[in-house]
Amino acid sequence: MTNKYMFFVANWKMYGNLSSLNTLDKVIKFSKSKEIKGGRLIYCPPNTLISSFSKKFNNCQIGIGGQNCHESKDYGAYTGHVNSRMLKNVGAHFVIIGHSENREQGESDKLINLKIKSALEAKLKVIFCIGETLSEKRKKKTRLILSKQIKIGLKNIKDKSKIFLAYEPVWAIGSGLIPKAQDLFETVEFIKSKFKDKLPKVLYGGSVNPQNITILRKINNIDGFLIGGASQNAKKFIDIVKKTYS
Ligand SMILES: O=C(CO)COP(=O)(O)O
Repeated sequence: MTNKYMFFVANWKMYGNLSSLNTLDKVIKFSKSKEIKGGRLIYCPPNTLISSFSKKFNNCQIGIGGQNCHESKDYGAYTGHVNSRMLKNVGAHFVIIGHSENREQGESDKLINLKIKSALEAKLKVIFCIGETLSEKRKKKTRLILSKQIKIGLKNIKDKSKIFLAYEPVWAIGSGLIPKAQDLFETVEFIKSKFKDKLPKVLYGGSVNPQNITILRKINNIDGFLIGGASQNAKKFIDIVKKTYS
């Protein structure tokens, strides 16, 4: 049994609408109970819901984040985009940057670096996603890819204390697959070894669910989970937290 302080980040991706707010009552109740132990919950809904989530979570310890942001810290003529200041303004304290679903749309390590810098300037905490594809894994390039993503993504960022790493192997996202426990432990060690001064928090993401959490929770260098599909279901999300601590 652990009482470790762990982060449980719900990434709702492009799901949810105003009626989803009702599903949060259970989670709010849970967040105020003793059952939450050392768990810290953070919701990253689509931008359209950040403000409503923020109001709903007014009286509880649940954090809120965006799922991406534009790299410009200034306002500007960027149709369809939202910057980190705007996220902060509607109640976000976190932002996910570098998710593979955005990297697949052409987001480069360099662009991710600019986004992280602008988010830190806006005083948001960053959940910085890294991870290899299946073909990179097969070619045994995982470490090479992670090193490159970390090196370029965090270039010229001195204070990394507000950055969480989220290791999300692309092949594990939405596939029902998770890495072998030993491999995952070693990869998380490898990621932490890239940081000299203070070790970052490293979350794992990719098909986390109430079943496989009983395996994942035993990997003791992981500091939390970034949860997609299962996080949209309040019962499953709560179950994941409870089982982490059981
Ligand atoms: O991409 C993810 C979280 O950012 C993981 O998604 P799933 O949990 O649906 O595999």
